[in-house]
Amino acid sequence: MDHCYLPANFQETLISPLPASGYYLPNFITENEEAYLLQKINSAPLPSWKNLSHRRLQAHPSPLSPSNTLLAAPLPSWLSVPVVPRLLSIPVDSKDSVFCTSPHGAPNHCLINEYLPGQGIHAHEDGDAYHPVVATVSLGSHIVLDIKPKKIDTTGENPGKVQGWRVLQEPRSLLITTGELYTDCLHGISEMKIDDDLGENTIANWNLLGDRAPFAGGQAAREARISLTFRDVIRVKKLGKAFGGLKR
Ligand SMILES: O=C(O)CCC(=O)C(=O)O
Ligand SMILES: [Fe+2]
Repeated sequence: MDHCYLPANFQETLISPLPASGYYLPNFITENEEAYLLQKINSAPLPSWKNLSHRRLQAHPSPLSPSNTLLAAPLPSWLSVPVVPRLLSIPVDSKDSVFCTSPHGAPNHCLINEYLPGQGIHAHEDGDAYHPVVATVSLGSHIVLDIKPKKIDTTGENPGKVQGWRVLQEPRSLLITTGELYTDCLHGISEMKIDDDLGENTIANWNLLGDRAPFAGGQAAREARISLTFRDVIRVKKLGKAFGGLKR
């Protein structure tokens, strides 16, 4: 079976335990599309990858400049065609799409991260270079994203205790983080080879998973996982302008 599932309204995919504005959609791309994307990514020449200590990444169409500016260029079509039109076709509340209020109305940038089992990314926020929406498509393996608020709550029943959430991302799923989840929370991936303590009470999107069976025993060994993180970079410069204009 090779099909993708699109909801009539994104509200159906809201991860309700999160502090608003996290959406999870399993089977967003098909197995054929996943295989095609993995083949394209894995056959990229080695210099396309930037090696970091605990993962490696590709930036498309190019890395941002030190002033967080993107040189205007389209996303490569092998990357945008299976994802972007579908992403923009899902209505969110009464709006057309989750990118409809972003400066360019669509993602113009994609960071591709690769994590081998045992690799992860420290807790961080994505910052103000981007409009506050990230659309992440997972390929190859599940992973657990850890989310926690930036500010520690000093009131309530357990003052000082940080309440966090775990989001299980299945291969071929889509995760959207926006709103408070983007602006007020940190996200990271722990450096584990096996995710454990998986279940209804510990995974915020448990009820939205496409197939709980692989995780029903509470544990799942990670394999190589690739994430496609689509965003709208706010500052874009045309090449002509960057070089003071090329017209004579
Ligand atoms: O791989 C992921 O799902 C998260 C990546 C991430 O947080 C980032 O690229 O900023
Ligand atoms: Fe991030």
